[in-house]
Amino acid sequence: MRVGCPKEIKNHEYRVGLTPGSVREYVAHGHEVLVETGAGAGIGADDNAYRAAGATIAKTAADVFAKSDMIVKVKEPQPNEWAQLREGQILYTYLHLAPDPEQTKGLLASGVTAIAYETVTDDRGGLPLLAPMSEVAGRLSIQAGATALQKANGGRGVLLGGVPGVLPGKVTVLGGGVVGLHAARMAAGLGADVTIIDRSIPRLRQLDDLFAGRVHTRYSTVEALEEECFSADIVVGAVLIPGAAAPKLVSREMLSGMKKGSVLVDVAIDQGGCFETSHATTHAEPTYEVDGVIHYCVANMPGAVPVTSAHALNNATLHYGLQLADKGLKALVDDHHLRNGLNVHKGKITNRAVAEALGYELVEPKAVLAA
Ligand SMILES: NC(=O)C1=CN([C@@H]2O[C@H](COP(=O)(O)OP(=O)(O)OC[C@H]3O[C@@H](n4cnc5c(N)ncnc54)[C@H](O)[C@@H]3O)[C@@H](O)[C@H]2O)C=CC1
Ligand SMILES: CC(=O)C(=O)O
Ligand SMILES: [Mg+2]
Repeated sequence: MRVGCPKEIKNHEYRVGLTPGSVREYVAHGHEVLVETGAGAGIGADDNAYRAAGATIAKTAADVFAKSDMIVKVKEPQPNEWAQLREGQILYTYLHLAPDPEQTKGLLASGVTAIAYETVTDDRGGLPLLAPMSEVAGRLSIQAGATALQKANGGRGVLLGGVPGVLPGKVTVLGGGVVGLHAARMAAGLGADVTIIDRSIPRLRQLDDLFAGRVHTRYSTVEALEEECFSADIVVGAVLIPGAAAPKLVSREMLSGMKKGSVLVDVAIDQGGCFETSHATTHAEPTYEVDGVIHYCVANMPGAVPVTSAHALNNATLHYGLQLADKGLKALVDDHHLRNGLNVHKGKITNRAVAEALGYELVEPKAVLAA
């Protein structure tokens, strides 16, 4: 198969779908790899590094889209990218379709077979291709929140760790999954007073064990949300219902109860966000203010640390990428975890949460692959 990797074009997105190390693996499996010139510049991998790994360098993205059987990317395709996709081609990347009706229409119209990293599953109930970027975004959320909390950046001017004789800042984390765990670790490491809220009691038990009293846990009720958000300096939004639009846990009305200059970091923004007042921002202009509360809502946070992120992402995506290259659609038939990643195929929606969120008919992946 010919596998193509275009340069990412989203605002300040420096990750790349295939590192030179991954290219070597595809080539070793007998595949041709076509990489757009400059695709790896953000991680310090120049065209020669890709040539040395066995890739052919394409002069334009159009060349990559036109000539490849499978496109491996990082971010959801942008409008001029989805216009270049076609039936019979596989797209392997993050999609986040539930909050994005326009992209969904574009992918359906193209006829492409689109596999979303974020809905591929594993035997332990996890999302193995989302997890590494959730680790990065969770850790980054505290750096971003702490920076926004500084007075010159519009924040209330609190140092998260405090100092001897002065209390630390307070961080509330909504959702104790992968993002939440890593946010809590960073916040606790800086000396902040940290509380994680989740609706899964087994998960709260695990977190309580793990942090051994260093982090507080609370079951998710409106009362708990209000108390923990009203007293927080930073609230990290990290809830997820896989594939679906994020539940809005913090309403506009609740903002009036929050401290002026406190910071909301809505990591869940790629699924639409869990604060009513969130809208996606970019690394170029990451924050805005509503009712005195600073909002940070960057939908591609890991793009800010591409050297770490691209390698972590490739570690996770390589296995299934090779299966797809080796077997084509049969890889989806053979493995139900990879099949859970199938969101769109030949103009049909094949993911239940996406179909429900956007009002499309669901066509079961097994049925559509057999057709
Ligand atoms: N903005 C960005 O750059 C990035 C965003 N993300 C996003 O971050 C979000 C979280 O991802 P993960 O931590 O990997 O998900 P996860 O599935 O590991 O954790 C989600 C947690 O939310 C909890 N939850 C769900 N509904 C809840 C509710 N109503 N109240 C309290 N807790 C609730 C679940 O029990 C679970 O523990 C996702 O939307 C993901 O796409 C991930 C990476 C990068
Ligand atoms: C998960 C995701 O959307 C990202 O890493 O940008
Ligand atoms: Mg995202």
